[in-house]
Amino acid sequence: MTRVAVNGVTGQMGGAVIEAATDSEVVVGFATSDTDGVDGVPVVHPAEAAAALREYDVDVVVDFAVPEGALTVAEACVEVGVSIVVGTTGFDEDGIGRLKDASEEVPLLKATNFSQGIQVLQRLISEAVGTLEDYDLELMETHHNRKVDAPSGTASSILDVIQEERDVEPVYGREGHAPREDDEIGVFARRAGDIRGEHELVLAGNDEVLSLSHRAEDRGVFAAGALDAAAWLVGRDAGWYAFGDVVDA
Ligand SMILES: NC(=O)c1ccc[n+]([C@@H]2O[C@H](COP(=O)([O-])OP(=O)(O)OC[C@H]3O[C@@H](n4cnc5c(N)ncnc54)[C@H](O)[C@@H]3O)[C@@H](O)[C@H]2O)c1
Ligand SMILES: O=C(O)C1=N[C@H](C(=O)O)CCC1
Repeated sequence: MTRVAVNGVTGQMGGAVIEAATDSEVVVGFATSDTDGVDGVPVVHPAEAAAALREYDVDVVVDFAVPEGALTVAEACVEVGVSIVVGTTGFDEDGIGRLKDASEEVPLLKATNFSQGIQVLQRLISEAVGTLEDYDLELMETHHNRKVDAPSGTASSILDVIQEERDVEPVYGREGHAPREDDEIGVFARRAGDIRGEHELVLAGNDEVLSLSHRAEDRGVFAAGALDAAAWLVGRDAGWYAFGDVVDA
């Protein structure tokens, strides 16, 4: 059974991973919270992650924390030689670079969204944007009112997919006198309630509108995908991997 450490274990996603871990065993968690355990899982401060990875004989870390916390634990994974699945979003370019450096030493799989539906949505978006070349594009994401980064990592990944097909200039909201330029894509982030995650791309032109959307109904979908990725990653060569590699396996 795969031995898993969860980074961000006291958070919303940490709890979802613990709940979803039926074919894996969560043996330890990392968090800055002032607690020594959650749901029977011992909690260790990230500064002590390397020692804990050794003590609990961890095979792989599943990370859903904050960027700086993910980087701290990734460095511990490099020190000990442990694989890591990175689900945290909101990294800056420097942070991505540090993760790339870690992936030269250990297997690292990063995904902004571990739902299979978003993987398919991104492939549909690539086809639609490549085909409907002159249609206006507008992107909206909606998440719970505790989300601290915007737009969502998923929305940023969708923008990356679109940029592969068309050179677009993101406009993050509009106000005042704001006529739409042809190469724009409006990007809007809504925060409300406990909405788990909704993404919609609108393609409008030629007297028609195409809407491609996805809605996550439970954090368990992300937790299950991350655990599948973790089991798939263990034992592979050091490198940078994507969730699409798991979905297509
Ligand atoms: N990739 C995906 O499929 C996916 C899905 C859901 C959420 N997320 C991302 O996961 C992250 C966490 O989301 P959440 O809703 O669980 O947030 P949360 O705020 O509920 O939990 C964050 C956790 O990180 C911990 N933490 C804070 N600082 C830390 C540090 N320095 N080191 C280690 N842990 C630290 C907190 O104690 C808490 O346990 C966010 O970046 C979110 O965007 C990704
Ligand atoms: O709940 C969150 O926070 C989520 N974050 C990821 C993102 O930023 O895209 C995935 C969806 C849920």
